Amino acid sequence: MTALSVNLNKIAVLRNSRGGREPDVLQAGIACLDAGADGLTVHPRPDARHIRADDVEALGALCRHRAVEFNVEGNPFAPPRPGYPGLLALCEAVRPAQVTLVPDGDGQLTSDHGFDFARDGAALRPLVAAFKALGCRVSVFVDVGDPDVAQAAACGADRVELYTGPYAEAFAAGTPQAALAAAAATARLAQAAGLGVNAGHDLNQANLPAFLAAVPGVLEVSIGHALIGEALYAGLAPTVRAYRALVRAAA
Ligand SMILES: CC(=O)[C@@H](O)[C@H](O)COP(=O)(O)O
Ligand SMILES: NCC(=O)COP(=O)(O)O
Repeated sequence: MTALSVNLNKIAVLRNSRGGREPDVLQAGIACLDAGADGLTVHPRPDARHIRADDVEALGALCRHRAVEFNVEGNPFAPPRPGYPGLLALCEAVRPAQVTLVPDGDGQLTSDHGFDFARDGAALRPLVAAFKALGCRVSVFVDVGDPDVAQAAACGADRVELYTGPYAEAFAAGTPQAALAAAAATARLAQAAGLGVNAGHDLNQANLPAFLAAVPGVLEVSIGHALIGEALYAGLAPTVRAYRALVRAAA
């Protein structure tokens, strides 16, 4: 069965847009777990644009208390800076069940590519070992179609996460077949090398079923951007009704 990990980055985007605590990332995490999510994901970025170090600590404690997986994503090569201690230091403090290594540059709007093993493999190997020494399962973000995906195993990783952005785009354009076949082939290559397979980025309620039907043995999907947007749509009507009732009751 595929596990669902809910990515809470977008709750923190809203919170940070006003300062203060609302919407509360921890409360959102509790709601997701109460609703049956198998775990929580965050991707603290060095510019602290959404999830901050204190969120990682609070959510880590929640996941430990609830005995569910906490997945922390980030670039292991990004140096510490004020407000961001670096991915390894964060994980040393929080000890998430899983860390997902993602090769994002500083100014990136969002994640948009996997590792280049020919370039980064040698540097990744000791870092993967350092995260594993903390007790974290290590997953590595990879491009669908990467012929070198098995190199993740040589780096010591336990899993890969297939970057599903291009699949989501192809699905939206009505032409998902090639992307699905490529994702299935990459998953098989990884699995043949002994790696578990996760997937994520721009998955949503429309494109997820076809992906899981076509790609064998996906252990986990992490979903945030679309899920939070869909939650807004699903929650707007009852929330407006509740406010309307308050307004009417006061009249
Ligand atoms: C690693 C990955 O796929 C990303 O989806 C990421 O977690 C999203 O980050 P942002 O929420 O900052 O776009
Ligand atoms: N690893 C992918 C993730 O956590 C969520 O990506 P998205 O759904 O926000 O695009």
